[in-house]
Amino acid sequence: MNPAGHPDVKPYDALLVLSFGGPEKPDDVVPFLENVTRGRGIPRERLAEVGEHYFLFGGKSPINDQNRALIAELEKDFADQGIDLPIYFGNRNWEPYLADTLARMTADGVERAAVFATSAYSSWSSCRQYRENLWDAVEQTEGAPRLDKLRQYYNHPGFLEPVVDACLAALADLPTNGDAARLVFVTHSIPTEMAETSGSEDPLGQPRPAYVRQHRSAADEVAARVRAATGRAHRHDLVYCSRSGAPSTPWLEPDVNDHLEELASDGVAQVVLIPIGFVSDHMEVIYDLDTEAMATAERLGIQAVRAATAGTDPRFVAMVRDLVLERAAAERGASPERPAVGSLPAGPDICGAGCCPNARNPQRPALCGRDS
Ligand SMILES: CC1=C(CCC(=O)O)c2cc3nc(cc4[nH]c(cc5[nH]c(cc1n2)c(C)c5CCC(=O)O)c(CCC(=O)O)c4C)C(CCC(=O)O)=C3C
Ligand SMILES: [Fe+2]
Repeated sequence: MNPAGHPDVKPYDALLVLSFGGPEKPDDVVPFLENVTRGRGIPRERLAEVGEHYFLFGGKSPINDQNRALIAELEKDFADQGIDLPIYFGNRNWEPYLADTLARMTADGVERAAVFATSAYSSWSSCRQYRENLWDAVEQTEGAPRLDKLRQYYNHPGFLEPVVDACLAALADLPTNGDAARLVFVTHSIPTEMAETSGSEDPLGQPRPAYVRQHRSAADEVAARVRAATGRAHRHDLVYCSRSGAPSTPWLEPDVNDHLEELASDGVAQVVLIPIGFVSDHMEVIYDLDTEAMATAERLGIQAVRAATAGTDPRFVAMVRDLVLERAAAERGASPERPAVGSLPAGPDICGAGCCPNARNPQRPALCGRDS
């Protein structure tokens, strides 16, 4: 508490919400895809295909609106809690671009900001790439504020509790309350090499291979809580969506569609799809799951329901606030509680040395690491 009796956010004077970004209209789609895949060696056919996913939804991703909605809820929450902290929004791949936002924060006199990224897990794609972009933005902004990226939150109760309730709601939408349903947890596939090198060998970092380990911990915890609530032991699996890259490069498998085939041949008739790797219903969720995987399930005669993502659930909003307060306390030299559920402890505030390396450009600097 500060002298006014409000939660103490010192040393921070702003919060930056950092996200992926997405196109807002059809003309944005191609330049957005170029931003995302620059230098990444993604085959042209894959890009054309992903472009079609966006055009199917009018050339607009819902991700920016979802982030603006989260920020609006956070602003209300901060006001209710007496927290006086402006919130800024910056994206890696689309407007508002991170660099422009950082320039605005600098002009507004922000000196030190906490950074909440809308990506909960460790890997180059889901963490270090964000940190590289933070480095670049700070490099090109004279007098930029100091930025502290908040810890990974895949095992924070504020992220997982909404997912548990979403699973229970999805089960209730199935005939016979989904008593025979398989819980299919889905996340973004990444190249197996990226998965194996996620995390670091630094004892103060996240142990390797962090990406799959963290997802398993989250999925197991949600499944255990669903079991406690229903009194039924649903079997559960962790599978992948949105595979990209060259066909010759191995990526994490099984793909959700192949897995549904497998389940159908085993006689599974009910499935709950749980997008455990994502925090809002963006394109991977509304296309890869709601459109493609749902069509696969229907063709196979499987009754499938998709569980909601954390989105703007009040517990998720409160989690962001708690992560800011936790980190602020730690930066003031206190030892705050670090809530974490499941088999893994709360992650470190600062990424381990050599964490989640960039395979194509190992020397590329990144902010907010022990080796930064
Ligand atoms: C781990 C992970 C997350 C989760 C963590 C996080 O949230 O960050 C994520 C999220 C997202 N990915 C998104 C979109 C895209 N990702 C692509 C490509 C890729 N993603 C990768 C990984 C991830 N991606 C990888 C290894 C590639 C291959 C290229 C490379 O090696 O870098 C491509 C290019 C086309 C293609 O290759 O499929 C697009 C368009 C959107 C926006 C959605 C919207 O618009 O609503 C979001 C939230
Ligand atoms: Fe992606």
